[in-house]
Amino acid sequence: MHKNYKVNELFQTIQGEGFYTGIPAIFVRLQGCDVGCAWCDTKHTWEVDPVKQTELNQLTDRSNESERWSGVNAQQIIDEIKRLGYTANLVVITGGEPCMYDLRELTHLLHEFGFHTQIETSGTYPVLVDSLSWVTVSPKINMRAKKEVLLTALERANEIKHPVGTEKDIEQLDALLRPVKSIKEKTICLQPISQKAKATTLCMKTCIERNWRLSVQVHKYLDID
Ligand SMILES: C[S@@+](CC[C@H](N)C(=O)[O-])C[C@H]1O[C@@H](n2cnc3c(N)ncnc32)[C@H](O)[C@@H]1O
Ligand SMILES: Nc1nc2[nH]cc(C(=O)O)c2c(=O)[nH]1
Ligand code: SF4
Ligand SMILES: [Mg+2]
Repeated sequence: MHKNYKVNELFQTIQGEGFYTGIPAIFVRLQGCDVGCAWCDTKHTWEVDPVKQTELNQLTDRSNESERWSGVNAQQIIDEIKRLGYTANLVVITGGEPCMYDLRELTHLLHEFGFHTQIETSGTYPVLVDSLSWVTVSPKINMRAKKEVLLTALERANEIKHPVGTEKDIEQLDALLRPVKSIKEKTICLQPISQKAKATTLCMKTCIERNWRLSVQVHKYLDID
């Protein structure tokens, strides 16, 4: 198998966001993102610096965020999960932007080993995943993203989780959702950008009006990974 995935970190925690909030989860964070959200909370994953390459077993010490990454294949990720003795049933593949990678091999293998998988993606790249994966699209309106790519990702999404700072973000979401045919089948979450009271109040108010779901990044309140 090719060493086709660049892993930034591998850790076990509680899913703090969206539909699976509260569920034990193993996080596979992949290195690389060129979307450039100003408020991104994982900026250390943006660059793939060849000098920062390391071994996979060096990435599980989470004392501080780092730009280090390890090039591995799907089987090596499973082997490392087993070596670490992780017990969670859900594997969340995030980043960086995980859909810069073809995730079919990794998600397929994880399913063969009995895991459930969730992908956290911006919708900026084609979503190449196993049909059983739960796909969470957190849409980013970006010059680089082709409209059809984002629309296809939104149709595939099981969940749409929108980061919200101001009213404008809600208006932008409404415009994005308008052409999505399968919208009634999806969970829609509003996620305040950080823990600012203003953003959280706006999200709560809009969720109540629309019967959407609030996602407050529980791990940040608990100060856990
Ligand atoms: C770090 S991103 C990685 C996955 C992918 N690049 C994406 O944007 O969906 C994971 C999730 O965190 C959200 N996020 C990033 N920074 C945030 C912040 N400061 N406040 C709230 N949500 C944030 C993103 O919108 C996304 O839903
Ligand atoms: N606990 C926890 N839950 C999360 N849900 C999505 C995360 C992410 O960074 O993609 C994340 C994360 O970094 N930690
Ligand atoms: S797409 Fe995701 S990882 Fe990339 S900058 Fe935006 S929030 Fe951060
Ligand atoms: Mg995070």
